[in-house]
Parts: sequence; structure tokens; C-alpha cells
Amino acid sequence: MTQDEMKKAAGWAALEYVTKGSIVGVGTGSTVNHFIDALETMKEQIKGAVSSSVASTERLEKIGIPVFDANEVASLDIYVDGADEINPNNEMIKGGGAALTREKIVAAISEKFICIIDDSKKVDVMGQFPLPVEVIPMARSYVARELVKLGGDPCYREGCITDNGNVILDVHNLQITNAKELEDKINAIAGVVTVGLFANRGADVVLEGTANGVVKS
Ligand SMILES: O=C[C@H](O)[C@H](O)[C@H](O)COP(=O)(O)O
Repeated sequence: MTQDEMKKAAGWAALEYVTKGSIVGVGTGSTVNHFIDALETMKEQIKGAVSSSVASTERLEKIGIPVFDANEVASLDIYVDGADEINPNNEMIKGGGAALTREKIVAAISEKFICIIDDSKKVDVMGQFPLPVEVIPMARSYVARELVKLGGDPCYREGCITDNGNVILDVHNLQITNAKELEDKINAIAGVVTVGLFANRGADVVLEGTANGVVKS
């Protein structure tokens, strides 16, 4: 089974959590693209979606699923999204696709975070995947210096402008043993919009595509 087949299996398994008449929170990335394909089969039964990126919005609208502004909804039952790494506490690194800030907003207004992954994403300790940090452009150098003080090795993601007009620093060489504390510390640096650590708001359900089928935890 390929990684993409495992992503597809996880994406389709998330359909079980979609309730009739609801507005669904939709994440970003190659795994979520499979979920969007699956959601098409229910498009007459849902009101629509709140999306976490321009890319997902375009994909949803192309198949005829209405996309609502996050300001129009008070809360969502579920948010379905992928992850770059996830640890045994269901804390995640996200933002490999630069959508971390909008993802965090849609996750925050959702009751339940359904994380869909293939079997390469589970780790014991996060940090092998470089931690993305969205930064206001004028603060890039300052934030990079502060991240070095926290023990990381920040690298400017060349050519990447987020949907919010900001830049990304990818922080290498971290061993994230206290994800909640690190999330708070990085978010407190002036000029940081969001860090791609989802620890204070982790996943509620994990659907992992494996060679033996989808494992739920
Ligand atoms: O910014 C992107 C998101 O955080 C994605 O959810 C994450 O990068 C996982 O993406 P994929 O499903 O393509 O591995």
C-alpha cells in the first residue's frame, strides 16, 4: 500500500463523523484533499464548509460545496485536518503546507478535531519535522534570533507567502518534550502570528491509514 493510499483511506474514514445538515471544518493538504473528495458524496446532505486555506476553498467550491466565512459561524461540530507529526498525546506539528494560522482558527471554533494521517506521521517525540512558524515579514530576523535562544535552528522558507501575506520560518533541530510550553513561548514572541504546534488544542480523534486498514485512536 502506498502512502497516498493510506492517506486516502484515512480521509474517507472521516466521513463517518460528518453529520447531516452541518457545516464542516476543512483543513489543508494532500490527506484533506482525499477527505474533500469523500465529502462530495455527501454534498447534498451538508450545509457547507469553513475552510482553512485558499487551496481548500477552491477545491470545495469546484465540487459545489458552499464555503462560509469563519465569522459567519459560532461553532462547528468537527474539524478534519492532517498533520506533519503527531505524538502519543495527540499533540501535532502542522503547517508544512503553510496553512497553520487559518487551521488553528478553524480548529479553535470546532468541537472535535479529527486528525487524518498515514502511518509516517506518528512519532514518540516531535521535532524531526521542522516546526513552521508564521511571522510578520518585518519581524523575520528578530523572531529568528529569539528562536535560536530557544534552542532551534530557524530557516526562512524561501518563496513562500502565506494566505495572510506573511512568511514562514521552519525551525530545525528541536526535540519537543513539552509541546504546550513551547507553543506558548513561541506564540509570545513579538511578530509571531502562529506557531505550527497544536498542543493546547490537540486532536480528539486520530484516524491513521495503515497497511492493515484505518486505525482509530
Ligand atoms: O499547512 C498544512 C497542514 O498543516 C497540513 O495538514 C499538513 O502539512 C499535512 O499535510 P499532508 O496531509 O499533505 O501530509
